[in-house]
Amino acid sequence: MNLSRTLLDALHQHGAREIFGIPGDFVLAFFQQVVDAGVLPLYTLSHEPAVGFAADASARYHTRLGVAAVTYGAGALNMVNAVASSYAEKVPLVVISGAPGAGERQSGFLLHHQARTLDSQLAIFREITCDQVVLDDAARAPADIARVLRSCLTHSRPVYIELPRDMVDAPCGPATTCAAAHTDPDALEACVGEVLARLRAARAPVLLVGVEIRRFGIEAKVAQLARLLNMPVATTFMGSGLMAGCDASLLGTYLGVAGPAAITRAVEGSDALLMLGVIISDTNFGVSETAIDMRGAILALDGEVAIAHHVYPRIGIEALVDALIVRAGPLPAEPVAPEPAPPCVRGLEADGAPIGPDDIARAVNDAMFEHGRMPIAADIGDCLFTALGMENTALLAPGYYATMGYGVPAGIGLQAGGGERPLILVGDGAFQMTGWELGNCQRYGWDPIVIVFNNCSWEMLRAFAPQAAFTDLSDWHFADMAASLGGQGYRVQTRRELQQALTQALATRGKFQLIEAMIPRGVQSTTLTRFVQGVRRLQHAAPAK
Ligand SMILES: Cc1ncc(Cc2csc(CCOP(=O)(O)OP(=O)(O)O)c2C)c(N)n1
Ligand SMILES: [Mg+2]
Repeated sequence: MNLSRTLLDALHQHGAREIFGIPGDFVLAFFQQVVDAGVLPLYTLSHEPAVGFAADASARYHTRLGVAAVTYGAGALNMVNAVASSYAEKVPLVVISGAPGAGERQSGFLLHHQARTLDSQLAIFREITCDQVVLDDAARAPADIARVLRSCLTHSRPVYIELPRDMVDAPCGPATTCAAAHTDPDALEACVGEVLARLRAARAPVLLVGVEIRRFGIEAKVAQLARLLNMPVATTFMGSGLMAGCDASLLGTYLGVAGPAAITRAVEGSDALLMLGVIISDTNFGVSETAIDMRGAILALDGEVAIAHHVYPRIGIEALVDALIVRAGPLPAEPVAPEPAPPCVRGLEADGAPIGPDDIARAVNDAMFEHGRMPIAADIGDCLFTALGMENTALLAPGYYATMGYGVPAGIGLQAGGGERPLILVGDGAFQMTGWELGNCQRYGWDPIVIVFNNCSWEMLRAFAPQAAFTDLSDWHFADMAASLGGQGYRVQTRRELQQALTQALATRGKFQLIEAMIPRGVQSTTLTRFVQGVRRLQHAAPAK
């Protein structure tokens, strides 16, 4: 048994099921160990940001560890933005970076790929991971690996493992595991008692759910709790797509002034808002019509439960939900049951009219109604706002950290990890960043359907700065390039052509399908328009500094 095998066995024991990566000389020997061991399949991509996004997406979708393996310096530092996104969005991503061996560290040379010092990379990754280890001692390695992987799962945040290349084949003991943190039963009992008392005394209790209920695999349990309490449920912007397929009275996605008024009234008017796994971010609450009354709010996040102005520490969200389920019963309050969110609009007018983002939502909803739901990976741009008008299905998107470049690698990561065929939504600007990763599909047989919102513009920025001519982009004719990348391309100008291309793409398996939807510059989705109006309104309403 060597250290690489110990690490691979530990990754598998903790739930990882694949590795995404790009090799370099500092990690070549480890990549060979991965291939020889056959414990986890290795998928190589073309640019390290995509490696991080793909591993992130597999972790989100499959609710398990995602693994990204890269070389030291140029590789790992190329992936910083993707790892920062995983940190912000609470994704259990394991970063494995090759590194110089002990001998070369003493060589007296500045080593290639070195930034300031040989430890600069570790220092940088300390800022965007919740735990770190340098595997330079084989005797400690099994315990160190177990500690770091346990941290990754407990906190649902990235961790950093630096693997010096002279340690890859070092004799090493078998992988071990660390026990999960213990929850104090008395503290849990007290916390549950207070939560239920507040919900029972409330006039309008509402359940708002966020990303942690996915990260800890408790969506079905939360749906069960909502039924037991007879509470209406809304998702946050980041949590859109959560509880898809669960049996719960889902109001829809809370978007403040940018979303359906009934949901906004229910969430902002609640005197007992139970927030499970909700990140208190500007994208989730930045467009609130009225400030949410936090004195009545209950927030379970990051391993603690905050109630009004006091906190119960070390109470994991799953332990809380399990204990609530045991003691929950129908609440006395008549749940505020606003009219449910408007159903996702279907019925595309398949005519000769030009295409707008809302037409793409209709076309997708029609397709999902006919062919069944598909998981969606969305990039940042109007495509994400458009996705909010689509069927409630699994939606992967960095809605809070909001980095571009996520969509295509995320769809690849979702399918590589064993997911169904994904639908990828991406703008032309974001496609210019990482869309070329589609060229890797042919090697592995991945066949996502990709809709490129080609408005020849950084339109989301134009929405906030209409006079900014620098948001103009040229027309790259992406569909023409699909075949050379191993896929099939369709360039569509009208709603009829869009529907025909989507029908054809759905019927074609075995290679990626790229639908380049030409959207007139300046035409935005209803949701983005409302979001921008809401932000502007709130900015004007905000008291002058
Ligand atoms: C890595 C990174 N760099 C810049 C930016 C800033 C930005 C946010 S939205 C946007 C324009 C997106 O254009 P695209 O054509 O993809 O989509 P659409 O708006 O529908 O036309 C930019 C440049 C972000 N978020 N991430
Ligand atoms: Mg664009």
